[in-house]
Amino acid sequence: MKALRAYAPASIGNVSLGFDVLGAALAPVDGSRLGDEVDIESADTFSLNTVGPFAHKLPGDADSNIVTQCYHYFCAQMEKVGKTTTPVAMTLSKNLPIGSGLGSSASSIVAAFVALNAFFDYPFDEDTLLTMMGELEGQISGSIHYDNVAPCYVGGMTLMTGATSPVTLSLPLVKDWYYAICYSGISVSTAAARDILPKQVDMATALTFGRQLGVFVHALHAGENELAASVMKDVIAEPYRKQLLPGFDDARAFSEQEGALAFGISGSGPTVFAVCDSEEKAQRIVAYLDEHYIQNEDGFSHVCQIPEQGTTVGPIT
Ligand SMILES: Nc1ncnc2c1ncn2[C@@H]1O[C@H](COP(=O)(O)OP(=O)(O)OP(=O)(O)O)[C@@H](O)[C@H]1O
Ligand SMILES: N[C@@H](CCO)C(=O)O
Repeated sequence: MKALRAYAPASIGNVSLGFDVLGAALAPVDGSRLGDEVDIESADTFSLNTVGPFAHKLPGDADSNIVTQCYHYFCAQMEKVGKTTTPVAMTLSKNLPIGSGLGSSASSIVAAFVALNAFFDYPFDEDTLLTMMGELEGQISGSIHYDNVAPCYVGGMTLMTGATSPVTLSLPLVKDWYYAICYSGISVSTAAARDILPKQVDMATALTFGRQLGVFVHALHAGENELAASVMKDVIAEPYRKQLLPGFDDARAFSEQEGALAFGISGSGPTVFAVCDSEEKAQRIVAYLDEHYIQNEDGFSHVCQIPEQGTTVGPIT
């Protein structure tokens, strides 16, 4: 009997300078996995089982789980293109904390769609699947944004186009950048963290946002890493969201003092990240964040790099 497992990595939404349009996948340098997994196999009726360290924080009923909603949405899209589906049993290993800023719902959504697409012999191409992923992410967070689902699915650092094809572009990676990431342990709802943002931005902010993004993309393509890091500043969300994050200003001050190239909120927080040009600097910042930024026993930190590969799927061995 066919049984498959999909693994979908955590991700940084926004990467400070690209609100809703820039994202990056994450892989701990110690080789550990940081992301949700979805197993799928044939069954007589649909079922979803949830396991893993954060399963107890999920909604109690399987119908409210985004993975169940992905299954129903996938079946409806299959029907639209004249293809049939069969019932499946799915198991979600919920390894990412909910409301963490690590793209937790995106990780479940991407793993679910990649598992379903592989199980039913790849009926949908990358852009179609990404559009479906964005739709489901929008249902959960109140607005469609691809900056978690895209890097989670395709890997690397991705820039959203606003078009249906291609949905996303991959940017060059800086091989010697290390990301010190720390989840504080508290939960911040993405929808709530979007609600506190102003609905309009002023002209000066719009010009800074556009200039930073243009310079960043140029600098990555030109291999001018210092220039790229110099514009990693959030003028859209951080000024409003940092009040939700105890210890944020101190964490930034320490990271800058240790020589971090940039520091910011991952997605809608509370996870923060510091970009460093050596693994040693990132380890020193992680040690500080472990002691001072983590608020409770759910918190954790890692030194990560951005992996070229996103979600993987294969037989369960
Ligand atoms: N498999 C799932 N994974 C995560 N959240 C889920 C899942 N299924 C249902 N939910 C619900 O979706 C909502 C997700 O909220 P939100 O978008 O704030 O979190 P998130 O995606 O975990 O955040 P982040 O992107 O910051 O990690 C929560 O209400 C949660 O209970
Ligand atoms: N771009 C989204 C990411 C949420 O994880 C936001 O900042 O609201």
